Amino acid sequence: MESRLRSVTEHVEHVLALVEPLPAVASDLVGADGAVLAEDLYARVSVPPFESAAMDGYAVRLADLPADGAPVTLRVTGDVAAGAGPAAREGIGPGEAVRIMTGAPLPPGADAVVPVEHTSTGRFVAGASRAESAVTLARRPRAHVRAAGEDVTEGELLARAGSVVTAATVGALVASGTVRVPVRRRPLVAVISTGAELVPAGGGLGPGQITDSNGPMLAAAARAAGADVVRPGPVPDDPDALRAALDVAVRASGVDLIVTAGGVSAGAADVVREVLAASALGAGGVTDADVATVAMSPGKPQALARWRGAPWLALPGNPVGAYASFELFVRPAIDRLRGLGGSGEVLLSQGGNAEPAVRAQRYLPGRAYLSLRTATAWSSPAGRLQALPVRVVDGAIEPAGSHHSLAALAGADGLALVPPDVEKVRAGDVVQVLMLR
Ligand SMILES: Nc1nc2c(c(=O)[nH]1)N[C@H]1C(S)=C(S)[C@@H](COP(=O)(O)OP(=O)(O)OC[C@H]3O[C@@H](n4cnc5c(N)ncnc54)[C@H](O)[C@@H]3O)O[C@H]1N2
Ligand code: MOO
Repeated sequence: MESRLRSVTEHVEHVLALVEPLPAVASDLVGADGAVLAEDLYARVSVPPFESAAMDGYAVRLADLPADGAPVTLRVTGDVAAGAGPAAREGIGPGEAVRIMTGAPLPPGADAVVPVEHTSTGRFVAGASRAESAVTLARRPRAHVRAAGEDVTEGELLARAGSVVTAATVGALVASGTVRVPVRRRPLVAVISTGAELVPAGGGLGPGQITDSNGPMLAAAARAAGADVVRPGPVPDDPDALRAALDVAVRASGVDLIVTAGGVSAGAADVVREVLAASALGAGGVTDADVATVAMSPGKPQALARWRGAPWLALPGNPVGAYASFELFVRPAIDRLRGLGGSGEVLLSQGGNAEPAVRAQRYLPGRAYLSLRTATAWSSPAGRLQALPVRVVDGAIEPAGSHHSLAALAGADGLALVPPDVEKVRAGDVVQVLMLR
């Protein structure tokens, strides 16, 4: 008889309790995109630092322009390009105008810019210097002047601790004077496949052998989630070989997280179970071993532990189960190591069996969860959260194939997450979908 199943939410809680955010390191902001900030960051200086022209045209004194919009002819006394220093900013007096380019500092005395296309000049010729000595123009509804600090104000909060440095964050922070940023170190994850039947990719297959697809698949998933990866393995169903691979991961590579796939269920050769069980007898480097039957499908057999202190998530070997386990358990662990409040929080807020299938749309670091309508009906195992590969067709979802099919997963746009208390998904129901692309 099967004992009580652990809910997915509860297992995520155990996973999150196993890992801590990595220490912060100082990094050059240029090139820090993708990293997670360890502190709130504020603008050091205002952008623009000075009052400037928002249009190519003429800097003028509003007092010189009739309020009724009648045209007036002004003397053109100078030329201010973007980047102009103080010498080019003598200022303008009554009846004067200065040719000015977008982004150039407004000359003292000027308080408006009239775009060139609304003046007698009509247009400026690129590369040509000032030809006109007078210009006729009229008051415009807008002043086209950017105030100092209009874009970014000194002291303004630009990015929060726990957020990913994006291209836009880099832009705002660089513009406002930041050079180095405190970010979390990128996690290093070991991915170890187990199974006597496994041959590394590209190797010839003998009778009963298959290619290790979980190793490369989970490594790719870990990299996409923001980690670096080492792969000591695959290892055969031999506890000493697994222990040796775990030692390579922890002692030689110093990994922050170990992920194994396979060997975790009830088979006679299930090597992960064997290593975890030996620890109960006081042998080896395992602590905090926690073998669980989780209420999900696929991906029911799971285990957590530490190997010489390093957190270890043991996933089942079935490839779709391994992948679903990655999204539901490994990604939250990597997010936490990276310092993100992350995908785990959604699952925690899912609240177990009582939650309805309909959920608000939300976006999370790395993955979007969408509530989508189903185009077809399917069944889901009682008492288990179903993670079913689905395609999105015309805004509605349909199964991409069997829940155990790697081909279905490869063609899927997302994993539909059907709550444990739903046994029949009907056409037209709304289901939460973890989007994969
Ligand atoms: N008596 C029971 N048998 C099984 C149970 C159970 O509760 N009682 N659970 C089943 C479920 S559900 C799953 S999932 C699997 C998980 O078993 P393991 O984690 O021990 O995985 P393996 O036995 O090592 O492999 C399962 C399956 O996946 C293939 N596999 C394994 N690793 C890879 C890899 N790296 N690349 C590609 N394919 C891999 C393997 O060949 C097997 O076909 O246990 C059920 N059994
Ligand atoms: O938990 Mo398993 O992945 O259903 O076959």
